Amino acid sequence: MKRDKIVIGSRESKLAVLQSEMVRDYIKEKNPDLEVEILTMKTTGDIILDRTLDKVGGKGLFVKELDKALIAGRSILSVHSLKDMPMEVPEELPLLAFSKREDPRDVLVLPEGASELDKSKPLGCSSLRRTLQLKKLYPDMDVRSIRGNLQTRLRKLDEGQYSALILAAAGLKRLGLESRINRYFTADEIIPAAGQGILAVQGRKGEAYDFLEGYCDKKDWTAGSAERAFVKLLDGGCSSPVAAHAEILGDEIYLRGLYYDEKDGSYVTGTLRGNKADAESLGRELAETLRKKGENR
Ligand SMILES: NCc1[nH]cc(CCC(=O)O)c1CC(=O)O
Repeated sequence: MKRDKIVIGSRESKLAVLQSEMVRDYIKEKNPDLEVEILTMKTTGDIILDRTLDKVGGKGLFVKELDKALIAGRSILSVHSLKDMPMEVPEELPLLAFSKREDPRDVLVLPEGASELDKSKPLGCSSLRRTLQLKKLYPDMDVRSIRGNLQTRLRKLDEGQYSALILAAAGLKRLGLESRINRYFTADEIIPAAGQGILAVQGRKGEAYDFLEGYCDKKDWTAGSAERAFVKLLDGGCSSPVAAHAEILGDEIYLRGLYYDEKDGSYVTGTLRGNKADAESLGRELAETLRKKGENR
Protein backbone atom coordinates (compact mmCIF):
# COMPACT_ATOMS: atom_id res chain seq x y z
CA MET A 1 0.00 0.00 0.00
CA LYS A 2 1.35 3.37 -0.93
CA ARG A 3 0.98 5.83 1.91
CA ASP A 4 0.35 9.52 1.42
CA LYS A 5 0.70 10.60 5.03
CA ILE A 6 2.67 9.48 8.09
CA VAL A 7 2.68 10.64 11.72
CA ILE A 8 5.81 10.89 13.88
CA GLY A 9 5.38 10.68 17.66
CA SER A 10 7.56 13.08 19.69
CA ARG A 11 8.00 14.45 23.19
CA GLU A 12 6.79 18.02 23.26
CA SER A 13 9.94 19.80 24.51
CA LYS A 14 11.55 22.22 22.08
CA LEU A 15 14.58 19.95 21.67
CA ALA A 16 12.48 16.82 21.10
CA VAL A 17 10.36 18.56 18.45
CA LEU A 18 13.46 19.92 16.76
CA GLN A 19 14.92 16.41 16.66
CA SER A 20 11.70 14.99 15.22
CA GLU A 21 11.76 17.76 12.62
CA MET A 22 15.26 16.67 11.60
CA VAL A 23 13.91 13.18 10.85
CA ARG A 24 10.82 14.65 9.19
CA ASP A 25 12.96 16.85 6.93
CA TYR A 26 15.00 13.84 5.83
CA ILE A 27 11.86 11.85 5.00
CA LYS A 28 10.29 14.81 3.16
CA GLU A 29 13.40 15.38 1.11
CA LYS A 30 13.56 11.73 0.02
CA ASN A 31 9.77 11.41 -0.38
CA PRO A 32 8.47 14.78 -1.61
CA ASP A 33 4.93 13.44 -2.09
CA LEU A 34 4.59 12.14 1.44
CA GLU A 35 2.88 14.31 4.04
CA VAL A 36 4.65 14.09 7.41
CA GLU A 37 3.00 15.25 10.62
CA ILE A 38 4.52 15.45 14.12
CA LEU A 39 2.30 14.41 17.04
CA THR A 40 3.66 15.73 20.35
CA MET A 41 2.95 14.39 23.82
CA LYS A 42 4.10 14.70 27.43
CA THR A 43 5.91 11.75 29.01
CA THR A 44 6.15 10.75 32.68
CA GLY A 45 9.69 12.13 32.70
CA ASP A 46 8.39 15.52 31.55
CA ILE A 47 5.61 15.58 34.16
CA ILE A 48 7.50 14.56 37.31
CA LEU A 49 9.99 17.37 37.82
CA ASP A 50 10.46 17.53 41.59
CA ARG A 51 12.68 14.44 41.87
CA THR A 52 15.91 13.28 40.25
CA LEU A 53 15.47 10.54 37.65
CA ASP A 54 17.00 7.81 39.80
CA LYS A 55 14.45 8.64 42.55
CA VAL A 56 11.49 8.61 40.13
CA GLY A 57 12.70 5.11 39.27
CA GLY A 58 11.58 2.75 36.55
CA LYS A 59 12.84 2.54 33.03
CA GLY A 60 11.59 4.29 29.95
CA LEU A 61 10.31 7.42 31.69
CA PHE A 62 10.60 9.37 28.46
CA VAL A 63 9.19 6.75 26.09
CA LYS A 64 6.07 4.97 27.42
CA GLU A 65 3.51 7.44 26.09
CA LEU A 66 5.19 7.40 22.68
CA ASP A 67 5.12 3.59 22.69
CA LYS A 68 1.38 3.64 23.37
CA ALA A 69 0.73 5.95 20.42
CA LEU A 70 2.78 3.65 18.17
CA ILE A 71 0.93 0.53 19.31
CA ALA A 72 -2.45 2.22 18.91
CA GLY A 73 -1.55 3.32 15.38
CA ARG A 74 -1.75 7.03 16.19
CA SER A 75 1.83 7.29 14.91
CA ILE A 76 4.02 5.16 12.69
CA LEU A 77 7.39 6.27 14.09
CA SER A 78 8.78 7.63 17.33
CA VAL A 79 11.87 9.80 17.42
CA HIS A 80 13.87 9.64 20.65
CA SER A 81 17.23 10.69 22.00
CA LEU A 82 18.91 7.28 22.06
CA LYS A 83 20.26 7.96 25.52
CA ASP A 84 16.71 8.16 26.90
CA MET A 85 15.80 4.74 25.49
CA PRO A 86 15.65 1.72 27.80
CA MET A 87 18.08 -1.05 26.82
CA GLU A 88 15.19 -3.47 26.31
CA VAL A 89 12.66 -2.27 23.76
CA PRO A 90 9.37 -4.13 23.23
CA GLU A 91 9.64 -6.80 20.54
CA GLU A 92 6.79 -5.24 18.58
CA LEU A 93 8.49 -1.80 18.59
CA PRO A 94 11.97 -2.31 17.11
CA LEU A 95 14.63 0.36 16.71
CA LEU A 96 14.81 0.97 12.96
CA ALA A 97 17.65 3.45 12.59
CA PHE A 98 20.17 5.63 14.41
CA SER A 99 21.06 9.11 13.15
CA LYS A 100 24.54 10.35 12.55
CA ARG A 101 25.81 11.34 15.99
CA GLU A 102 25.97 15.00 17.07
CA ASP A 103 28.83 15.92 19.46
CA PRO A 104 28.67 13.26 22.23
CA ARG A 105 30.51 15.29 24.91
CA ASP A 106 29.19 16.85 28.08
CA VAL A 107 29.86 20.55 28.54
CA LEU A 108 29.94 23.29 31.16
CA VAL A 109 27.56 26.24 30.77
CA LEU A 110 27.96 29.42 32.86
CA PRO A 111 25.19 31.90 33.75
CA GLU A 112 24.57 34.55 31.07
CA GLY A 113 27.30 37.19 31.34
CA ALA A 114 29.64 35.19 33.63
CA SER A 115 33.18 34.55 32.46
CA GLU A 116 34.45 32.27 35.20
CA LEU A 117 33.18 29.63 37.57
CA ASP A 118 31.87 31.00 40.89
CA LYS A 119 32.86 28.19 43.25
CA SER A 120 30.62 29.41 46.08
CA LYS A 121 27.50 28.14 44.29
CA PRO A 122 26.71 24.54 43.37
CA LEU A 123 27.12 22.93 39.98
CA GLY A 124 23.78 21.83 38.56
CA CYS A 125 23.27 18.51 36.86
CA SER A 126 20.51 15.98 36.48
CA SER A 127 22.21 12.62 36.54
CA LEU A 128 24.20 10.52 38.95
CA ARG A 129 26.52 9.67 36.06
CA ARG A 130 27.58 13.30 35.78
CA THR A 131 27.56 13.92 39.54
CA LEU A 132 29.98 11.05 40.21
CA GLN A 133 32.44 12.11 37.53
CA LEU A 134 32.21 15.81 38.46
CA LYS A 135 33.34 15.07 42.03
CA LYS A 136 36.75 14.13 40.60
CA LEU A 137 37.00 17.17 38.36
CA TYR A 138 35.72 19.68 40.95
CA PRO A 139 36.42 18.05 44.34
CA ASP A 140 35.86 21.29 46.25
CA MET A 141 32.45 22.07 44.77
CA ASP A 142 28.89 21.05 45.65
CA VAL A 143 26.76 19.40 43.01
CA ARG A 144 23.02 19.97 43.19
CA SER A 145 20.34 18.26 41.15
CA ILE A 146 18.40 20.22 38.54
CA ARG A 147 15.48 18.91 36.47
CA GLY A 148 13.30 20.20 33.70
CA ASN A 149 13.84 20.62 29.99
CA LEU A 150 16.84 22.53 28.68
CA GLN A 151 15.08 25.90 28.57
CA THR A 152 13.91 25.54 32.18
CA ARG A 153 17.37 24.56 33.38
CA LEU A 154 19.05 27.44 31.57
CA ARG A 155 16.54 29.86 33.10
CA LYS A 156 17.32 28.56 36.61
CA LEU A 157 21.03 28.96 35.87
CA ASP A 158 20.59 32.54 34.66
CA GLU A 159 18.51 33.38 37.75
CA GLY A 160 21.66 32.75 39.79
CA GLN A 161 20.96 29.53 41.68
CA TYR A 162 23.92 27.63 40.23
CA SER A 163 27.55 28.34 39.35
CA ALA A 164 27.21 26.32 36.14
CA LEU A 165 25.29 23.48 34.50
CA ILE A 166 26.64 20.30 32.98
CA LEU A 167 24.68 19.45 29.83
CA ALA A 168 25.03 17.47 26.64
CA ALA A 169 26.71 19.44 23.84
CA ALA A 170 24.31 17.76 21.39
CA GLY A 171 21.15 19.36 22.76
CA LEU A 172 22.71 22.83 22.99
CA LYS A 173 24.12 22.66 19.48
CA ARG A 174 20.83 21.50 17.99
CA LEU A 175 19.05 24.38 19.73
CA GLY A 176 21.57 26.90 18.39
CA LEU A 177 22.92 27.54 21.90
CA GLU A 178 26.51 26.48 21.21
CA SER A 179 27.74 29.97 22.15
CA ARG A 180 26.76 29.24 25.76
CA ILE A 181 29.32 26.44 26.05
CA ASN A 182 32.22 27.45 28.31
CA ARG A 183 34.15 24.18 28.48
CA TYR A 184 34.01 20.81 26.72
CA PHE A 185 34.77 17.72 28.80
CA THR A 186 36.63 15.02 26.92
CA ALA A 187 35.10 11.54 26.88
CA ASP A 188 37.83 10.59 29.38
CA GLU A 189 36.97 13.40 31.82
CA ILE A 190 33.25 12.67 31.77
CA ILE A 191 32.31 9.45 29.99
CA PRO A 192 29.07 10.26 28.15
CA ALA A 193 25.81 8.34 28.50
CA ALA A 194 25.34 5.45 26.09
CA GLY A 195 23.84 6.83 22.89
CA GLN A 196 24.43 10.49 23.78
CA GLY A 197 24.09 12.63 20.65
CA ILE A 198 22.35 9.93 18.58
CA LEU A 199 18.68 10.02 17.56
CA ALA A 200 16.80 6.72 17.54
CA VAL A 201 13.93 6.04 15.16
CA GLN A 202 11.55 3.42 16.48
CA GLY A 203 8.78 1.73 14.54
CA ARG A 204 6.14 -0.99 14.63
CA LYS A 205 6.89 -4.58 13.66
CA GLY A 206 5.42 -5.64 10.32
CA GLU A 207 5.21 -2.12 8.80
CA ALA A 208 7.12 -1.12 5.69
CA TYR A 209 9.61 1.70 6.23
CA ASP A 210 10.97 2.25 2.74
CA PHE A 211 10.55 6.02 3.25
CA LEU A 212 13.39 5.86 5.81
CA GLU A 213 15.87 4.29 3.41
CA GLY A 214 19.39 5.64 3.77
CA TYR A 215 18.70 7.45 7.04
CA CYS A 216 20.60 5.13 9.34
CA ASP A 217 24.27 5.99 9.94
CA LYS A 218 26.16 2.68 9.91
CA LYS A 219 29.10 3.91 11.95
CA ASP A 220 26.96 5.37 14.71
CA TRP A 221 24.64 2.34 14.63
CA THR A 222 27.74 0.25 15.47
CA ALA A 223 28.94 2.67 18.15
CA GLY A 224 25.49 3.03 19.73
CA SER A 225 24.96 -0.74 19.69
CA ALA A 226 28.26 -1.37 21.50
CA GLU A 227 27.40 1.26 24.12
CA ARG A 228 23.96 -0.23 24.67
CA ALA A 229 25.32 -3.77 24.92
CA PHE A 230 27.67 -2.55 27.67
CA VAL A 231 24.87 -0.89 29.65
CA LYS A 232 22.41 -3.73 29.08
CA LEU A 233 24.74 -6.27 30.65
CA LEU A 234 25.08 -4.06 33.72
CA ASP A 235 21.32 -3.54 33.75
CA GLY A 236 21.45 0.24 33.63
CA GLY A 237 18.51 2.31 32.45
CA CYS A 238 18.26 5.98 31.51
CA SER A 239 18.58 6.97 35.17
CA SER A 240 21.44 4.62 36.06
CA PRO A 241 24.94 6.07 36.37
CA VAL A 242 26.45 3.54 33.98
CA ALA A 243 28.27 5.35 31.15
CA ALA A 244 29.61 4.11 27.83
CA HIS A 245 31.20 5.70 24.81
CA ALA A 246 32.46 4.12 21.59
CA GLU A 247 34.57 5.61 18.84
CA ILE A 248 34.97 3.97 15.45
CA LEU A 249 38.39 4.48 13.85
CA GLY A 250 38.60 2.65 10.53
CA ASP A 251 37.82 -0.99 11.28
CA GLU A 252 38.55 -0.51 14.95
CA ILE A 253 36.22 0.31 17.82
CA TYR A 254 37.50 2.00 20.97
CA LEU A 255 35.21 1.65 23.97
CA ARG A 256 35.15 3.48 27.28
CA GLY A 257 32.91 2.38 30.11
CA LEU A 258 31.98 3.26 33.67
CA TYR A 259 30.57 0.78 36.16
CA TYR A 260 28.93 1.99 39.34
CA ASP A 261 28.75 -0.16 42.43
CA GLU A 262 25.44 0.56 44.16
CA LYS A 263 26.60 -1.07 47.41
CA ASP A 264 29.36 1.41 48.21
CA GLY A 265 28.65 4.22 45.76
CA SER A 266 32.05 3.94 44.08
CA TYR A 267 32.80 3.42 40.40
CA VAL A 268 35.45 2.00 38.11
CA THR A 269 36.22 2.87 34.50
CA GLY A 270 38.05 1.07 31.72
CA THR A 271 38.62 0.88 27.98
CA LEU A 272 38.73 -1.83 25.33
CA ARG A 273 39.80 -1.90 21.69
CA GLY A 274 38.77 -4.39 19.05
CA ASN A 275 37.29 -5.00 15.63
CA LYS A 276 34.12 -3.03 14.98
CA ALA A 277 32.47 -6.20 13.63
CA ASP A 278 32.43 -7.43 17.25
CA ALA A 279 30.96 -4.19 18.62
CA GLU A 280 28.27 -5.70 20.84
CA SER A 281 30.34 -8.56 22.22
CA LEU A 282 33.14 -6.08 23.01
CA GLY A 283 30.62 -3.95 24.87
CA ARG A 284 29.60 -6.97 26.95
CA GLU A 285 33.22 -7.99 27.47
CA LEU A 286 34.16 -4.56 28.84
CA ALA A 287 31.09 -4.66 31.09
CA GLU A 288 32.13 -8.06 32.53
CA THR A 289 35.69 -6.85 33.05
CA LEU A 290 34.58 -3.72 34.90
CA ARG A 291 32.09 -5.60 37.04
CA LYS A 292 34.88 -7.95 38.17
CA LYS A 293 37.25 -5.04 38.69
CA GLY A 294 34.60 -3.35 40.84
CA GLU A 295 33.97 -6.46 42.89
CA ASN A 296 37.64 -7.28 43.50
CA ARG A 297 38.66 -3.91 44.77
N1 LIG B 1 18.23 13.56 29.58
C1 LIG B 1 17.73 14.59 28.73
C2 LIG B 1 18.42 14.62 27.41
N2 LIG B 1 18.24 13.64 26.52
C3 LIG B 1 19.03 13.91 25.42
C4 LIG B 1 19.70 15.10 25.66
C5 LIG B 1 20.67 15.73 24.76
C6 LIG B 1 20.69 15.28 23.36
C7 LIG B 1 21.34 13.95 23.12
O1 LIG B 1 22.07 13.39 23.96
O2 LIG B 1 21.15 13.45 22.00
C8 LIG B 1 19.31 15.57 26.91
C9 LIG B 1 19.75 16.83 27.56
C10 LIG B 1 21.02 16.75 28.35
O3 LIG B 1 21.39 15.67 28.87
O4 LIG B 1 21.68 17.77 28.51
